[in-house]
Amino acid sequence: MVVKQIYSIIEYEEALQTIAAGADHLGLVPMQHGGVPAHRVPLERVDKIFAACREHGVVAVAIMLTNDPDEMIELAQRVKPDILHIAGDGYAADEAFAQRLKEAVPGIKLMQAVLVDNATAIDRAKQYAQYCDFILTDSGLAPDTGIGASGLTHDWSIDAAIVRECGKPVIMAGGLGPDNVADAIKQCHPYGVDSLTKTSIKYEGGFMQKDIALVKKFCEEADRAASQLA
Ligand SMILES: O=C(O)c1ccccc1NCC(=O)[C@H](O)[C@H](O)COP(=O)(O)O
Repeated sequence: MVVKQIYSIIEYEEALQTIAAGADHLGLVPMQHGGVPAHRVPLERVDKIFAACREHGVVAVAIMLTNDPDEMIELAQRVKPDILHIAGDGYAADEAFAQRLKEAVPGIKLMQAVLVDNATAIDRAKQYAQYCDFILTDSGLAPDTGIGASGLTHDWSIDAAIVRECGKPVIMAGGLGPDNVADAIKQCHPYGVDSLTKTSIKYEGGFMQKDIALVKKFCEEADRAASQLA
């Protein structure tokens, strides 16, 4: 079994279709100071999408692209995701933040993005794994928009080492799509795989929507690879 995490959900109908296509985790950007403006979701719509996740047994993930920990805690209290994903360009979770978050929102899990730029990512992942529940390995770091959403792959031998050594569930991201997700799973044995760019249709101005046929293919390819491993 491998978890399929799909970003970046913007519309309610799109959320329902992505769930029906096989996603296990739905990720979105709640309205905040950070991230691609066109991807930010108004909080009332986040409530509706997360309620649909709960109804269908899908894990609701909220990404934090702000660099302000107070704003992250406030947003977590407001939208109550199952997982808070931190990926800003200037702030990473530390032990004190993890403790504060869990006191503020009991039961919430914390996921820290690790920029896989070179082998030092392994030590960073091991450090975060001491107090985070999930590690997300990703590519691309942009000012203001944070780690990820680049559509680029990176050196998967580093992800494989992180999976082996960090001791926490690892979700692989960065340029994954129906064409390469099976290879990623076979090479790295992650807990989960994530896709944004290669399962979306992108429009001018940063707008995008999920390509549901590609989401379905991504989930099928991931499941097939995981069942072959099992
Ligand atoms: O979801 C977003 O809009 C977003 C914006 C900026 C940085 C990260 C973002 N999402 C986080 C994710 O986990 C992506 O799914 C992940 O980076 C994979 O992206 P891609 O390489 O485009 O598949």
